[in-house]
Amino acid sequence: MKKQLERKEILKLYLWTLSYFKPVILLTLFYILCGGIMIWGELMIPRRMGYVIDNVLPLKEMVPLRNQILILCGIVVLILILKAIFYFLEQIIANKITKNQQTDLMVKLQKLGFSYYEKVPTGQIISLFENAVKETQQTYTFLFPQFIYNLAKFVVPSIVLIFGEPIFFIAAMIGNIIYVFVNQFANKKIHYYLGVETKAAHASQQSLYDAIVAKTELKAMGSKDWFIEKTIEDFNQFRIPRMWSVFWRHFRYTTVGLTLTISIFLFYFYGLDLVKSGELLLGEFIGYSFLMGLVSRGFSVFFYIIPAQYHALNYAKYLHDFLKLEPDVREDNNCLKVELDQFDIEFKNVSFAYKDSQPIINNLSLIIPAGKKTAIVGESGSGKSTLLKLIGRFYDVNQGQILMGGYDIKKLKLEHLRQNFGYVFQDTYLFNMSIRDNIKFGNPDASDEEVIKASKLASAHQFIMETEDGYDTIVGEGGVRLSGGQKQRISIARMLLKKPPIILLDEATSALDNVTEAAVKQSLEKLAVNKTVVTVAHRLSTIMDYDSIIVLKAGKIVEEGTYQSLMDQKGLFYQLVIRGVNDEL
Ligand SMILES: Nc1ncnc2c1ncn2[C@@H]1O[C@H](COP(=O)(O)OP(=O)(O)OP(=O)(O)O)[C@@H](O)[C@H]1O
Repeated sequence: MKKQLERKEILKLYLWTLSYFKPVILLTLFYILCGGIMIWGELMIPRRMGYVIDNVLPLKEMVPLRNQILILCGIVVLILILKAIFYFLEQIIANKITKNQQTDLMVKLQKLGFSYYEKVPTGQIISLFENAVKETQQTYTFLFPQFIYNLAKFVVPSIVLIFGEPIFFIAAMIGNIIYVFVNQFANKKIHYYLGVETKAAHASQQSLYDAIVAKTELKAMGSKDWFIEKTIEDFNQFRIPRMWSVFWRHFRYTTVGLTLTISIFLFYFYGLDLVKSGELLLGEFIGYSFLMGLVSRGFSVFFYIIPAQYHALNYAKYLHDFLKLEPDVREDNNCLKVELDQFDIEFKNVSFAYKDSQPIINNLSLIIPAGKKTAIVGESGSGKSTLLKLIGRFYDVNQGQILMGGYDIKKLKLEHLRQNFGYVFQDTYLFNMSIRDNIKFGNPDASDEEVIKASKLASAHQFIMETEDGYDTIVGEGGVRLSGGQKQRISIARMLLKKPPIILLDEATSALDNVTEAAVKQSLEKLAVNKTVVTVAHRLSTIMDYDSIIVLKAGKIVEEGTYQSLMDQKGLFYQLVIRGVNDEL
């Protein structure tokens, strides 16, 4: 039962893998045509040679012999030209398919919600793009074309042998059948070790990723040696099964030679007897010997191609499963294609919990008016950042509704919804590109002048000009060459360049010193006129002039008002302010 199910899965996966040929079907058909003519040519050569030996040579005349040699040379040249076209087409098809597959993966990667990245380690995602695509690619560059090519190269001469001299076919098949048994045994071993190898490859890749990403922690904690040992152990887990899978593949390869010898021996034993008794002409015998070679070798090639295909399918499964993942946050099929012109935000009895966790937001109702500045404050873990993420639909609410400009955000096209936001997070990721490109990411059409203007407003221009190449300075992976405060200012410039009607700031200035923070705040204030601003703030002195302050506790609003009114209440907000002042002292 289990085996049956596995087979079904293999077939399904194989068909899925082959479905990538669809967009390049015309090229593929041309490719198959070239292959077909090549095989026809390869089969013509032995037949023609047999004809020359039996019918032309005995004439002892130069002209017919020369004509035959010219025909043979013509066939060989045709095969060579077709071979060049064949391999060129193979590369074009494979490249196009790989490009399509990588595009599908990238699109899916973008569509998947935060919850996917929280669940799946980054190393595993990188491995998917690296290993899984590369190994699956083998199907297009080599395995499938070779399978079809060799199938034709086996079936056509087999038919000629069966109808011409069936005993020769039986001789070829005896060697092949012995090979099947030996191969089956070797294959079981290979499948087993390949399965272990695939899993171990992912684990070792993850270890390598951890070693690179956590380099600071490893050095700081003095656990470098422990980690090296662990990583080497992970790599060994990969190496040993790989060694065994290679051994069994070589073992199988050796048995090809052995079984081929058995078939050839039987062929000569019986064939030479036929020639001696005059039942077979020498030329025919030589022609058959070519076909024998094709039937014997052609057959064994499958036993190389099939396990290699199985190996590639192991990886294709990762791609298939990944591409079939459903994002948590999905666009409604009948979503409204409206461009918003009202930017008030309303939470209506919203409840939310991260997967497998306690409720974080509890039946919360709130109106954030358009064009006003609203701050969200509360103790650590009270759900402030979560609230911002819900506004941007990074997660979907479990209960209730979030409305924007009167529309349920679930009903809006994601692109239309998110184009209205400018986010600045506490942790900013910068791409390993120039500072200019990192800022332009907010609005790729912006001019250099606009980039500089946004940088000046974000108090970033001065430090950018002090870097080695100014706006062309490459910031390193994640922006490692910049300080936390510098990264934050670039992120603010990026957001300012986008000129969104809604600005969401999640402790956006937490890494700045007081003077820079005041300058950035001033710029933001100038720009934020008539914009909806929602700020998660820890430094409560920065939100004194806000229109409204929401105080959260365990995902519920416990206080709401202006800075002064909340201070007068002497409730939780008041305590937070006093605690904050004490902490700063
Ligand atoms: N992706 C996640 N998966 C599971 N739980 C999460 C996730 N993100 C946050 N949480 C949990 O949700 C709760 C609220 O987190 P959130 O980041 O919204 O709080 P916060 O008020 O912004 O905290 P802080 O002030 O410390 O930034 C916390 O208990 C946190 O552990």
